[in-house]
Amino acid sequence: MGLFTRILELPISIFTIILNLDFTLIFTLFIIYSVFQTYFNFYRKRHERFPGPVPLPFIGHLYLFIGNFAATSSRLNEKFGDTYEFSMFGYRTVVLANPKDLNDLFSAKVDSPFLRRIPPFKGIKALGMESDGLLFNNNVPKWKHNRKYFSQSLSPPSFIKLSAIYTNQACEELFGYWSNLKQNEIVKLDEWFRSFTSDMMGLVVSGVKENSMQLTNDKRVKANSKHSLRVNEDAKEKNHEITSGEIYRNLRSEYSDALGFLVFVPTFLWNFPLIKPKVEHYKNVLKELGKFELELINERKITMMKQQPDVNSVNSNNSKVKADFLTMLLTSTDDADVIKQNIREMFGAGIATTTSTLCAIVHHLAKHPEVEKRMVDELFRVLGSNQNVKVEDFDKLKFTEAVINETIRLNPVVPLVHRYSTDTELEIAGRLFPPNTIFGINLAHIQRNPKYFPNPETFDPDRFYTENCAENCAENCTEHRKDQLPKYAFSPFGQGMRSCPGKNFAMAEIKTILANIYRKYTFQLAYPNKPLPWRYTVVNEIGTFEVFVVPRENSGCILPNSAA
Ligand code: HEM
Repeated sequence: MGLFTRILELPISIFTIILNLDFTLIFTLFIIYSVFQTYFNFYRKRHERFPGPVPLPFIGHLYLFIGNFAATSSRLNEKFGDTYEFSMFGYRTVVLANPKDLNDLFSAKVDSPFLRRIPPFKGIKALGMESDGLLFNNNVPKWKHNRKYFSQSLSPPSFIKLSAIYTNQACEELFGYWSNLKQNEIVKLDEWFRSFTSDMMGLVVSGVKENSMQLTNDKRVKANSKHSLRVNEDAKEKNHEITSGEIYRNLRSEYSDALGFLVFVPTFLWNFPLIKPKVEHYKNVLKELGKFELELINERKITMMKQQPDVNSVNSNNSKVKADFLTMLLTSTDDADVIKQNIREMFGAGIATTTSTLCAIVHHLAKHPEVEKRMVDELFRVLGSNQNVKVEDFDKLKFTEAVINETIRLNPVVPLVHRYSTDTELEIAGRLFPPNTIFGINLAHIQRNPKYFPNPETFDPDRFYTENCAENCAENCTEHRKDQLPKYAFSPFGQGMRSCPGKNFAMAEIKTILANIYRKYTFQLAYPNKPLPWRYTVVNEIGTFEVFVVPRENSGCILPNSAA
């Protein structure tokens, strides 16, 4: 099957690269391929021991794009039922959408056969991710080792406190820039939130100041300035000395591009004329990034040797070593490879997910002012007008939490999660599967299933809000729906051993940002009829999201000068 599948996948792969995710085209290709479905029935014969629905034809490298598109719009599981099949990179891939079938896949047992996510594709090997870090690590003992350090480093109270402080500080910086927004200026909120999270993660992970917000602001000022002033801005840009934080950010951003490129472009194309230079470039990026990270680790080791880290120190101006993620990792291991990959993944997994979720929340709240009012009332009630958000406040912001949950129900940034096993005779959903089958779990579809979420397309945070419920409230109380949900019906962070280790951190961070921002500002959609610009990639990511940033009246705080 290998060569034949590869040949069939080739034109689609090339189209994907050239047209860079043109979804109309991808969908058309998908339909054309579906026409060939009968022709490819031979595939089923090859798996007679494992009968199942006729697999969809060889979508190959496009699977993730189409899969995510389908998952988000819930179409394929609607059409094909709770289970349908693909071939992905030549691997049999089954997509499931019934929570009842997920017990084994989402098992929390340390010896579960489903501790791997996807097979060791060559692109992942080239990035050194197949036996390092977490996301794509297939070496189970090494993954367990890394995961322990990753989770341990995120949990100490001093780290959580420090993250809240850095998030509050980043909000202050953001408000400084926003105080100069012009009235009726259209603001690309996705860019602001991306640079905000990047700066904030830079500090939280390794104390490196990245200046992303500063650069976003410079770009905005330049775009808004008259021609004569733009010359000054150009000169300023030319003379700007690039900081190490900026170099680090650029390398990381190229690393994410490398991830997309090397994983999705089949290895046999890597030596083709137009592709080879790009592959070489990305390999170089990997080397440079590794060097940078090693320097960062060594510098910190030296500082820690001179000065014992004060893991209780949360004062970011304090001269002692900060309790950031790097310090936390170094206090538990000195394996540089483990540390390097863990900090890479903290950035890789933490920026796009949070940015996209924040934009989706703003979108829903702008469309539902009554919900926004309830959330803002709660923020003022719990926090007052000026108070910074503290760790102790997180649990009190129940309605805000319900708003976040309802948003990630409707717009999960990871709509499909995967499990893969090399074991034989796997029984899932009452059927036997061969080893090396990939199982996709269609979270997006499950989370829009009317069986579990009545009127699933409606944005209704009350599904997750239990605060007003009396202790013995009626059985049909809509506010206890979350507790009544079947196991795994709501899993935006995945479940089991391989679920998201950043869940608590992400929730705390998003709450802190919402609490700071919504007490000072409200947002109006620049184009209210436009749907949320959701880009369908490995994870769903927000595209250009334009809004008006409106200072909130009666916020009790000093309002920014909107006319400046
Ligand atoms: C709204 C924010 C986020 C969402 C919705 C989200 C969701 C997810 C999901 C669905 C998975 C796959 C889980 C599975 O396969 O069962 C995952 C994995 C992961 N996430 Fe998150 N995530 C978010 C933020 C973060 C943050 C902030 C971090 C870092 C602190 C992070 C780090 C990771 C890592 C390292 C993995 C791989 C875990 C492993 O393979 O062992 N995530 N995330």
